[in-house]
Amino acid sequence: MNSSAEHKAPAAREEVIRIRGLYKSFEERTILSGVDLSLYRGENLVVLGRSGTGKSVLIKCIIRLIQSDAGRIEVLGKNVPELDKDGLTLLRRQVGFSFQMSALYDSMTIRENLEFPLKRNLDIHDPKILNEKVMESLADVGLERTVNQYPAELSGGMKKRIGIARTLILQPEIMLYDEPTAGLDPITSEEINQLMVEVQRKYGTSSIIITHDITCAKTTADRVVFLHEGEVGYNGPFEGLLTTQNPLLSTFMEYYNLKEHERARE
Ligand SMILES: Nc1ncnc2c1ncn2[C@@H]1O[C@H](COP(=O)(O)OP(=O)(O)OP(=O)(O)O)[C@@H](O)[C@H]1O
Repeated sequence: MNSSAEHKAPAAREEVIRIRGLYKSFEERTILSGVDLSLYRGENLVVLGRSGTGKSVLIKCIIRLIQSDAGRIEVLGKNVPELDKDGLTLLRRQVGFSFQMSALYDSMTIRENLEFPLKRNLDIHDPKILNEKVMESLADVGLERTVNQYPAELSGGMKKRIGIARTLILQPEIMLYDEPTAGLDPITSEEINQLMVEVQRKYGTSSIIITHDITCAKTTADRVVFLHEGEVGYNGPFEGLLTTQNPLLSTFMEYYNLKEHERARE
C-alpha cells in the first residue's frame, strides 16, 4: 500500500529568474532571438558561447542596463521591462553584477571602494558596521591584507576578487558574473572558479556565470546553457557537453578536448 508521502510530487524548483521569448537587436542586427532561460534558486548556471553571441547583452537585459525589445524577464517574481524607478533600484540591490573589468575606483583605497556601495545603496555610515562588513567581505575573498592598498597595487586576479567582494558586500540573492576568468592565467582562473563555488555554498546565492572558458564551466556549473546565434542551443549538465552530438557545440568542445589532451601530456 502506498503512503500519501509516496504520492507527493517532488517539490517544484523555484525559478528566481524566468526569461521567455527575449529579443534584442541593435539596428538591423538581431543579437537575441527568442531566448528562454530559467535560473533556479541556489544553482550556478553557466552560459557558454563564442564571443559576440550575446551573453553579455543577455545579462545586461536582466538588470536593464540594456532595454530588451520583447519578451518577459521575471526576476524574483517581477517583470524587469515593466519596473518603475523604485522597482529598478530594488532589483539592483537584489541582483549583484560582477563586471568583466573589475570596475574599481583607482583613486580610492580598497576599503573606500568597498564602503562605497554600503553608503550609497544601503545608507550605512556607522564606521564600526562599515569596518565589519568590509573586513568580512575581504575575508570571503581571502584579501584582508589589501584593505589599505590602492587597486593599482594589486594583480589582475586580486582586483577581480575585490570586484566580487564589492558586489557581495550588499548580500545579493542573485549574482551575475560576466567573464569572471577573462584575461587571467590558469591558476588565478581556478582561484576565481573556487571562489564562485564558495560564494554559492556560503550564501546560497543563485548565479549566472557568463563565459567561454570551458574549465570555468566544468568547475562551477550545476547546469550549462550554450548560446548560439541568439538562441539556446544546449541546456543540461556539463557532462552532457562531452557526449552531445549537437553540431553547434562540436567545434567548441573539440577545442576543449584538445586542450585537455595537451594538459594530460604535460
Ligand atoms: N550597446 C550596444 N550597441 C550596439 N551593439 C552592441 C551593444 N552591446 C553589444 N552589442 C553587440 O552585440 C553583440 C553581442 O555582444 P556581447 O557583448 O553580448 O557578446 P558576448 O557573447 O558577451 O561576447 P564576448 O565574450 O566577446 O563579450 C556584439 O556584436 C556586440 O558588438
